[in-house]
Amino acid sequence: MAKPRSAAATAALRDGLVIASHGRHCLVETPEGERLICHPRGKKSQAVVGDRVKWQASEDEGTIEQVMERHNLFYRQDEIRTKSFAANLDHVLILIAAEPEFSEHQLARALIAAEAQRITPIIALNKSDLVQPFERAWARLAPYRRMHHGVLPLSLKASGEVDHAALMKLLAGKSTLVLGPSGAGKSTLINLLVPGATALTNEISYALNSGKHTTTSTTWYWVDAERTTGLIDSPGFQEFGLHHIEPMQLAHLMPDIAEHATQCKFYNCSHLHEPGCGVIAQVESPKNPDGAINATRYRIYGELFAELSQSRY
Ligand SMILES: Nc1nc2c(ncn2[C@@H]2O[C@H](COP(=O)(O)OP(=O)(O)OP(=O)(O)O)[C@@H](O)[C@H]2O)c(=O)[nH]1
Ligand SMILES: [Zn+2]
Repeated sequence: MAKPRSAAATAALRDGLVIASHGRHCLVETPEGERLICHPRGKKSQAVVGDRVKWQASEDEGTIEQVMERHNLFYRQDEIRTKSFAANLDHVLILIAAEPEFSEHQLARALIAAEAQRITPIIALNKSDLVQPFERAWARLAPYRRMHHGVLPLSLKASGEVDHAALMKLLAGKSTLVLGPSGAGKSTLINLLVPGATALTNEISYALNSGKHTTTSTTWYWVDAERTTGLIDSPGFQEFGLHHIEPMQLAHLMPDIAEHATQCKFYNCSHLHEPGCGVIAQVESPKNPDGAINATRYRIYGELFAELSQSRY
């Protein structure tokens, strides 16, 4: 339990932004741009990157007294644990590449998790210089190009300057979490927008781990000196548990399916077998070549529905 604070102590609370975390302690940045390590006072003040907090000085470190209300919290959850990526996001940028081949399941899961928290997802496909693999990946992304804000083609290594401009157009003034499978070019992207990011990460990780070099899980970077554009680097795209989502909620979180779920005969239609289902009627197949819903997307829906139903009991 948090101890009751006296009026004088409450007055001494200062504002901060959590820019990195390791275990239970985090690195907090003050409005003046100073950074210090803070510890949570109790379970309730456990903060994640992107949190706005009230903290109080204690010698050279600080104590987080309060986590301000979050607009959103992007997280994944499996049967055992919940893992928070970051809070108060405007965008989740999912970076995949022509090579290595991306998993559509992983992509679909990350998009659903973003949608569930009403965070705008942006998909970027890197390595357009690898012409044939890129064409194949671009074709696989057809259903995703029609959703959300489309797919942004990138060639981070070959045309950094052009990509820099295209990315900044989308990200300026916003807070964006960058996610992607290993090898897609996440480090390349972050270093393009935040020169020296790698060195900065090492510094932060060193500070947070009392002098030991281990990787910090999630890190916030400022893209501009004015500190208006935030970029958050986080690992953990591989295992994207959606345990926190109700199976019956799933269709609403997949825009291409949601669009046709309004046409179903039954209000509680699962879109798996019901007669008069507006979704099933639109699934593309040899018999229904004009169907608006991509067959792979519908298969992913069915598989996720089964997974989420099973894990509940
Ligand atoms: N052909 C090509 N290669 C690229 C491009 N962008 C990045 N790469 C290469 O792809 C590889 C992976 O890039 P990274 O930025 O290290 O990828 P990452 O996603 O951070 O990967 P991890 O460190 O494994 O998480 C590197 O060898 C890059 O040089 C691109 O636009 N085209
Ligand atoms: Zn239906």
